[in-house]
Amino acid sequence: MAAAWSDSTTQKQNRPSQQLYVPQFRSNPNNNNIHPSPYYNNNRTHFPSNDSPHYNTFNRPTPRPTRGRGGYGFGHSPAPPRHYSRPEQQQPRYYDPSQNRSPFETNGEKVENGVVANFEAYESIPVEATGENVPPPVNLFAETELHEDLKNNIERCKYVKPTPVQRYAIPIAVAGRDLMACAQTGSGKTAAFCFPIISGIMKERLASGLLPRGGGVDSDVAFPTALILSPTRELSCQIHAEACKFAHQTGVKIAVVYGGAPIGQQLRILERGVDILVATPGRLVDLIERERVSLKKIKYLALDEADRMLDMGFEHQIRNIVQQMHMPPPGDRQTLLFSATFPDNIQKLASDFLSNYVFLAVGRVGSSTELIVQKIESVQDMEKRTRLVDLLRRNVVNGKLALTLVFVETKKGADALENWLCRINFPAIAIHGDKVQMERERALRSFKRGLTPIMVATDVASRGLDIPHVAHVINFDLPRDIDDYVHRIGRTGRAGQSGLATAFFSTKNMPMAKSLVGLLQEAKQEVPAWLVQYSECSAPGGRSSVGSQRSPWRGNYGGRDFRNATEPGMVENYNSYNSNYSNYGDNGYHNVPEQVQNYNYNGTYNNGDHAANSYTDASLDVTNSNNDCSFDNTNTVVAGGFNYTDAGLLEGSDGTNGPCGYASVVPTGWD
Ligand SMILES: Nc1ncnc2c1ncn2[C@@H]1O[C@H](COP(=O)(O)OP(=O)(O)OP(=O)(O)O)[C@@H](O)[C@H]1O
Repeated sequence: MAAAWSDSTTQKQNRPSQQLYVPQFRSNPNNNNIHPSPYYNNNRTHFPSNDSPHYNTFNRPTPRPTRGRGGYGFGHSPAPPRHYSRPEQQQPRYYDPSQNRSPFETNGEKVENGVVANFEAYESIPVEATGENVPPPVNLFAETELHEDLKNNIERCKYVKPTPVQRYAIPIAVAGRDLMACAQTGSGKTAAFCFPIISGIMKERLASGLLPRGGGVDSDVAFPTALILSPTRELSCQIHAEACKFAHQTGVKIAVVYGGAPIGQQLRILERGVDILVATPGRLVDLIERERVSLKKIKYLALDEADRMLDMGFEHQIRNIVQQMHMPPPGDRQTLLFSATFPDNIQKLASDFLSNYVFLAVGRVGSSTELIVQKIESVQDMEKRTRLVDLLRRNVVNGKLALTLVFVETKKGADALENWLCRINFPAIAIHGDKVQMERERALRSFKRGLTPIMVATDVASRGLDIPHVAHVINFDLPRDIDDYVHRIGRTGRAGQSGLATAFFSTKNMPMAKSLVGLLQEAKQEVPAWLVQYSECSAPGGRSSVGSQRSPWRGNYGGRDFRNATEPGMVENYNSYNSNYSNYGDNGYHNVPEQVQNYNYNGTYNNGDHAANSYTDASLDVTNSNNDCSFDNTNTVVAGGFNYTDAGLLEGSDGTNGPCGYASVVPTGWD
């Protein structure tokens, strides 16, 4: 007989506990809110000291001549010897229902490693819920009208209390209302949209007298009742795993489809029927075009990372899916939009998809959690690597390295940094949109398990990923968008745990200075005096959920429903946001030619991850194949007034051309 979840959890708790590492920044004995740490086996590696013969920043290794697709074992030249085990032999962590395991067997790390979600930390955050007749919040899951079987599963997940976003969002969604919800990273948004959908499907089935065995399918076409869209493959897999856990033994069938994975396998799963389809947009469009999925019976639509899904890279495709592919219109379906950031212009766009919706903001829209200690270091570009090593060395205690996520701007940069770190014996692995899906998953798995405790990533890993124990996020290259910064640092300090985020700030990040200062002040972080000085003399930049100028925002409180923009005191901000945004349309660098020159000089800044950004400077090298077009689901870059399509990316990573010649089905970093 299969063990009950609670049993398996108990067994895991009885295992000998692992030695915990306390990062230096959290080693205050009075701090009860400490990250348990990643575990790096001292027997398997050593970390270089300054004296180490391996460590010489002036003697850089030649990067491996792969274009990112090779990864370990596939490159044209042998990878340098590594002193740590590789992830090849590891089992997938994602819950795969076909393997018929208890979900807790794959998602038990939180309990196993002693992490207890500490959502009390979010209790004091002010909440704003606006709209007509907003249903009141609940304090306990028991008070919700969720289906009883689902409540049992919630208990098995050891979710004792709803998080603030869940307290408000669940009653609103259960009442059938459309919702646009904004809450800080790591605060439990996934469950907030999954619970009402799963419960709704269970209740409808009960009411219609159908067997609790779900899955709409008719002559090879799947008719899901719910569609959950997310921007990346990894995030879709994660949402799928979570949803499967919540829907365990309820009869609700959940499937995930995403680019870069063999479509045949996904088709076979769809043939068995599906109630909730989790998808990335590109693969979904492909399946709809092949007439293997129909959206005619959709009753629930959820967009996770909704602002990303509706920004310049995805909007066209999402509109196509939601408005042109037979999905019932707003009012006939329920729409739930969630993110930690929600710029006003995106709220406006999103309102097209909603009907009489409630706007919910837990904390201010786009704010970062105070649980993350944020440090900004002034660096010259040339010294970034040395400074990185200093930070990494500080993350090592008793030979164990804390899980560290290092964000860089480009795919080429990610490969180069991974390669270099490995050469100096820091166990690193890169993840970016040029890697084939298998490599991406392997990298993530290896990182999650602490086998490779440093992951070098582009923005492909910046949103939504819930990786337990990430102790330190390092912005080796700062993003150009403050909202991206918020999401990146949000990979640590999750579920009420503390975390550390360090950013390297060089002169080319000047446009971010103002937004950063505002964000740091709001999150009660130390603000370096030099950064304040920069912010005072820098041009506004760094698009954000409240506009590019963070400093004058409205204190520590206030989500912002753009519909209320005519409120006294809000008009000014709102207008100023719009004008700043139009600057951002030119990537915010329109007025700072020296920034552009810098990028050209360094040869590292191309179209970056924001492939759909409009660059007024046509001299930027948008054809450079090293760019991570991660955000560009259509692979179309607008540069210097003409459209550029990266033909090299039109081929699927499995070697097949996208069906029907649709660029939109091409797997990219975000799909
Ligand atoms: N009520 C709860 N009790 C305990 N743990 C919870 C609860 N709700 C969610 N969690 C856990 O909190 C963690 C963060 O949740 P989740 O990934 O949904 O955050 P998020 O708000 O979607 O973050 P992001 O903005 O980065 O996408 C997960 O590990 C999840 O299992």
